[in-house]
Amino acid sequence: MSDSETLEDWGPRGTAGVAFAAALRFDAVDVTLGGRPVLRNFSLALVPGEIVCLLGESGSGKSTILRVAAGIQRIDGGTVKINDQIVSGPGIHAKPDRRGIGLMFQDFALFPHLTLLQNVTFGLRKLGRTAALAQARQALKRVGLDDREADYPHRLSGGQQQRLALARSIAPRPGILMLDEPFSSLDARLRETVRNETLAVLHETHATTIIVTHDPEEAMLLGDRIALLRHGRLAQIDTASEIYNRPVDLNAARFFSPLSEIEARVQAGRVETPLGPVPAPRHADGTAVTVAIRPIGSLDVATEGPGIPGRVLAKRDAIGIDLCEVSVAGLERPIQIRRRADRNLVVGSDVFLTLNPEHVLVFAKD
Ligand SMILES: Nc1ncnc2c1ncn2[C@@H]1O[C@H](COP(=O)(O)OP(=O)(O)OP(=O)(O)O)[C@@H](O)[C@H]1O
Repeated sequence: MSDSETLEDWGPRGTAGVAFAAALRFDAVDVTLGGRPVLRNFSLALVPGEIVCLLGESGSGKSTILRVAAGIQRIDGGTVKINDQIVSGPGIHAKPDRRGIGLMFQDFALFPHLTLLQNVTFGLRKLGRTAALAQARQALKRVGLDDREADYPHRLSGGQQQRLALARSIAPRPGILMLDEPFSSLDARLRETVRNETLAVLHETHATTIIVTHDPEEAMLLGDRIALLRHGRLAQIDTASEIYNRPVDLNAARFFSPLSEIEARVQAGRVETPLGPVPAPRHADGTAVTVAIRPIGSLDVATEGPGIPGRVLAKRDAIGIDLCEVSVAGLERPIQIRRRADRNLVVGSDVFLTLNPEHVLVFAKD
C-alpha cells in the first residue's frame, strides 16, 4: 500500500465535531512503579482548548502522565482534576470511561478484526446506533476515509492508519485528548502533512490536548506551551520561544539544539572566552559557568577580518546550509556552526568569527 500522502487525502477543513473543552489539572502527583518513583510532585494545569506538548528523555514519565489523566494508571499522591471535579486523589479513582478523555496511542491500537467504521463506532456505543453512525462517519469524512468505511485497518497505509486512529479518538468529541507520539511511526516525508492536518483537526475540535513527543521541533510547532519533563518532574513549562530563548538550565538548552560548551568563570559581570567577552549580569563574580553556544545565530563567520581567527576543519552541505566545524585557539573542541551556504568557505580555509552575545546562553555550574 502506498504511503504517499497529500493534503487532498484529508477531508474538508472545519468539519471535525466540536467538543466542550475541559480544564485539566495535575497537582503534586506522585506515581511509584516497581518500587521506583516515576512521577514526583508533578503539577501541570491546562486551560480549556490548550495544546501542551510533553517533551522529555525516554523514561522521564511522559506516557505515565497520559495514563494517569486517562485513569489507566492509579496515583500514589496528589490529585488530578477535570474541570472542578477530582478524578484521581485520596480514595478517589474515576473509571476511564467516566473521564471524557480521548486517547491515541503510538502504535494506533486499531482493532484488526473490525472495519474502519466499526473501529470508530466502538467508542460511541453509549450514543445509540443512529447517532453513533452519524458521528463516526463525520469523523471518517474529516480525515478523508469515508469511502473506506467497510475496509479493514491492515489494508491501510501507515498514514491512513494514523488518520483512522485520529478519527477514532475525536469521534466521541472528548473534551480532552491525549496523543502519545502520534507521528513517530510515520516516515519523514509524510510527517509534515499529517502533523499540520492533525493540528488543524485539533483546533477544530477545541479539545484540550496533551501530545507526547520526543522531537523538540515537533513540540515547538504543535504546542501552545511545551512542558519539559525530567525524571518524573516538571523541569520547565513555557511557550516555544520562551523555552528556546530562556531554557531553565543547561540540560533544557541541550534538548533544543546541539551546543558548543565553554567552561569559564564570571569576572566583573562578564565571561572572557576565546571567542570574546560574554555578558553575565545575573551571575556573581567568581561563579563557575558554562557558556553555551548554539550552532545557529551565535556566531557570524567571514572570510576576512576583523574577528577571532579560526580554521574550517570540516564542512557538510545540507541543501543550502553549511554545517561547519571551526577550530579556534584556546578552545578544546571545534565549534559547530550552521549557516547559509557559502562556496568560499572550504575545509582548511581561515575564517574570522564574531560572537553575537545576545544569542549566547550562560548557566551557573551545579
Ligand atoms: N508497570 C511498570 N512497572 C515498573 N516500571 C514501569 C512500569 N511502567 C513504566 N515504568 C517505568 O517508568 C518510567 C517512565 O515510563 P514512561 O513510559 O512514562 O516514560 P516515557 O517518558 O513515556 O518513555 P518513552 O519516551 O520511552 O516512551 C520508565 O523508567 C519505565 O521503565
